[in-house]
Amino acid sequence: MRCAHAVDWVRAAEGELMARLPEGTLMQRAAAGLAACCVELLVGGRQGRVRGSRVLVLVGSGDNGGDALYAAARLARRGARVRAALLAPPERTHAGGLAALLAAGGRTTDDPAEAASADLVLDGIVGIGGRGPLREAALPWVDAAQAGEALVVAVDLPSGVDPETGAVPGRAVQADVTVTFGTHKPGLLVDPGASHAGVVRLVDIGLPVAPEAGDHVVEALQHADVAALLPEPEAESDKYRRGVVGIAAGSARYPGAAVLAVGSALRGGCGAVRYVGAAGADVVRAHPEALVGDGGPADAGRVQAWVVGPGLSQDTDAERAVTEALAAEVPVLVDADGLRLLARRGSAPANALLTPHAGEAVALLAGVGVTATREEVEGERLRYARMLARAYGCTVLLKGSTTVVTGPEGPARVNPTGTAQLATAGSGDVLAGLAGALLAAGLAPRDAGSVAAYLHGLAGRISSGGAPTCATAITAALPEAWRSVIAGDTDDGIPPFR
Ligand SMILES: NC(=O)C1=CN([C@@H]2O[C@H](COP(=O)(O)OP(=O)(O)OC[C@H]3O[C@@H](n4cnc5c(N)ncnc54)[C@H](OP(=O)(O)O)[C@@H]3O)[C@@H](O)[C@H]2O)[C@@H](O)CC1
Ligand SMILES: Nc1ncnc2c1ncn2[C@@H]1O[C@H](COP(=O)(O)OP(=O)(O)O)[C@@H](O)[C@H]1O
Ligand SMILES: [K+]
Repeated sequence: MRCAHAVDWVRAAEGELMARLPEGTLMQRAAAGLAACCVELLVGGRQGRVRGSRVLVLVGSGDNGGDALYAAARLARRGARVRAALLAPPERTHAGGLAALLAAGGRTTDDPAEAASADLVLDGIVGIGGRGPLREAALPWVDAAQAGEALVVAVDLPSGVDPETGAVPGRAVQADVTVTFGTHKPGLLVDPGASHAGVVRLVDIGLPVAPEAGDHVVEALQHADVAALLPEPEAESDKYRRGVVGIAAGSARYPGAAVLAVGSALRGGCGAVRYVGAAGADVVRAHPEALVGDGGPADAGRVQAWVVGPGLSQDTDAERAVTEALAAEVPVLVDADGLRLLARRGSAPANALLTPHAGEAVALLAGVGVTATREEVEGERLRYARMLARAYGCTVLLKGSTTVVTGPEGPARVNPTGTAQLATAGSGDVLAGLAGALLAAGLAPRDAGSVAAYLHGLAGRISSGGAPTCATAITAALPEAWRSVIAGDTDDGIPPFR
């Protein structure tokens, strides 16, 4: 599991550690890790070596600039041609770092063309002390760097990305690699910030960051975590013991949503799928193994979890389905039209899992008296997902480029496997059916939501392989995604990012 900690925690933990270590130790650890990563990138890059490579360092007013300068000094000592652009006045530039760079043969520069011709640009403009977008002085340098061929390496965080939220309020550095220190920062794991970070590398500087300590605010599951949560049939399992999921979805107008949700639920690890709604004939035709009933959730047999909402429309039958599913006293996943109906109530049972996209989140927020736009929700996903979880008193899975799953308390989970190829009609119905099956199999709402998002993202990648995919193909790829998780396919358990 990858964890991210809040900035205040990082500063406090660093403070405690620094009090026990000789002065400057942490910064030297950070700089050494950063330099090692740059060496690797330069050796693997177009020059094939460090000696003679052109490195430009963008240096802001704080310790982030200090890290960058000390790392650059290490590169200069190995023969790189290093130039430093000092963006803050001399009295606010890290003196020790600058002295080290100059002593190692580096020079300062005022010419942004240096950024355009560099092999590697280090962004040491601002780190966890950063607020707001890039400032004026940085823009010509960042523009030149991004237009050139250089690999852009962000120090701790891409400058312009909010460390706590991942919000990008204006211009920000677009990094190829981010080398972060001690722990991940929330803004590196959540879009839009995550999209600016490129590949994230973590340098251990000795902070006490074990997940078991529970000090983190954001976590991202990896293969091993998901494998440990997946339901598995036992010797004495039968279809009822494995859990039955009820699906109240689809309408005369949108029968496909029912077919898709049932299809993914059948691949979601529970024992049986019961369907109620107007699309029974289509569901049976597509999935003969589904148990199809007339009437609403109250008339269906026993289930261990409900999924209500995909393609349901908002008529009186739909309203009845939502009311009955919410009254069933089993975990209930509410999606799509179900969410619009739920917004009128302004609350949900504690064991509910709400799965809005940003537009539906806006409607849910309105239901509890909060006005926000879609863009605002997408700009600060952690904040709005948490706000919804608290207001409705249940677990919320906010869909989008970074899917966030959170309850009212505890760390938020962010999904690392997403791909924009998932943005295709019906893909949300697939997610709903899958998460519902996992709920019925006994996973808690937070686990069901985050495991479903993880598998859904992997299945999106597998079915796409770079080409457009569709909801049916994503469903078909779910078993392969599941197998890849239990096989621990990737070396360190992290699927490749974007
Ligand atoms: N503590 C430790 O032990 C360790 C810390 N480490 C490193 O230190 C980093 C944190 O350093 P830090 O606290 O000095 O803050 P930092 O991010 O450099 O910002 C400095 C100043 O920039 C300014 N500023 C704000 N926003 C801005 C913007 N958008 N654009 C431009 N400028 C902006 C603002 O000052 P202002 O100009 O607003 O007065 C702010 O005070 C951390 O990320 C890690 O790299 C590692 O070495 C490990 C050990
Ligand atoms: N840009 C994106 N990057 C990653 N995943 C995305 C992106 N856009 C949408 N998705 C995912 O695709 C799915 C779309 O769901 P939804 O909006 O409910 O679509 P539909 O209603 O058509 O089924 C969600 O799982 C969402 O997280
Ligand atoms: K930075």
